[in-house]
Amino acid sequence: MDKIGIIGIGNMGGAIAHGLIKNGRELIISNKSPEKLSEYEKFKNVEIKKDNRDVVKDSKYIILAVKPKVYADVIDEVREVFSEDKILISIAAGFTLEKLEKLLPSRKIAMVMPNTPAMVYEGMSGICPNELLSEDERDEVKNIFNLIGRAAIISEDSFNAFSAACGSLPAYVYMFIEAAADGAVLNGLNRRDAYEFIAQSVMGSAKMVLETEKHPGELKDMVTSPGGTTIEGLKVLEERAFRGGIIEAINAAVEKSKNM
Ligand SMILES: NC(=O)C1=CN([C@@H]2O[C@H](COP(=O)(O)OP(=O)(O)OC[C@H]3O[C@@H](n4cnc5c(N)ncnc54)[C@H](O)[C@@H]3O)[C@@H](O)[C@H]2O)C=CC1
Ligand SMILES: O=C(O)[C@@H]1CCC=N1
Repeated sequence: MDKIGIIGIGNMGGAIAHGLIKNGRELIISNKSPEKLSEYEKFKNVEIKKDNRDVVKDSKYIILAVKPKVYADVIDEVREVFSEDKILISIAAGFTLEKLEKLLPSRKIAMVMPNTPAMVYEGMSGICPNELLSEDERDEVKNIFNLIGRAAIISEDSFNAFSAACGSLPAYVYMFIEAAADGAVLNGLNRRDAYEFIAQSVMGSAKMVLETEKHPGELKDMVTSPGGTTIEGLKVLEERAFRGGIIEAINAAVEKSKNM
């Protein structure tokens, strides 16, 4: 099986690495600060390299998981060894295929937007390959990201919307969990239990959307008893523009992607 390289083992690169390691894939990794690499020494299926170019030389699929501001520098550094058979997997917000193709002309490139739940195999990744990838290579990119959750091929013009809605979403959900726990603590539930019970409730609610295929509004209605407690909470959320706030948050993230 082809080796997968990961340059940059931070929050996202580390989450992908952990997911792939547990699935038995062979990885070659590098990171600017060597301390982050030491936790990977114990894995037999991971090779650690000091030089980013060695990651590229020995892998077929190379996931570039550094911050967008150093993308161009790292691509400059590895360009010479990035032969035509290799596939660059870009996960940076704000990097279009056009921008990437300027940095690495005539090369196979796939833009992918994963999210951090990849670490527990529950990631969601949107994939947008350029036309130089073969059918098998497109499938393999999808397979790689399917190992750490769900993956879907998406169109280039929906990539920013996907990034804002799915790449960033875990942060919004964690904020929601924290806020819900604050509300529960205010009313006497202990914090540790609150995080566990609320996280399970979020996971169960998401599973209902995926498994029942019912409209989210219908699922909401099933919870909301006439004259009951839930409708009191929903009324406050509507008054505080909960939906509008989320729509605007996703819109702001899309705008930022366009202007990075
Ligand atoms: N954090 C997230 O939830 C998501 C992040 N992304 C994308 O992933 C990329 C990385 O983001 P994070 O993991 O959050 O950042 P991070 O700062 O946690 O990780 C970046 C890693 O790259 C390393 N690095 C920096 N310069 C390097 C170089 N020249 N060579 C090798 N390694 C180098 C850093 O030491 C660090 O460990 C970004 O492009 C971001 O847009 C995409 C989806 C979700
Ligand atoms: O905040 C960011 O820019 C990255 C992209 C999506 C999630 N994290």
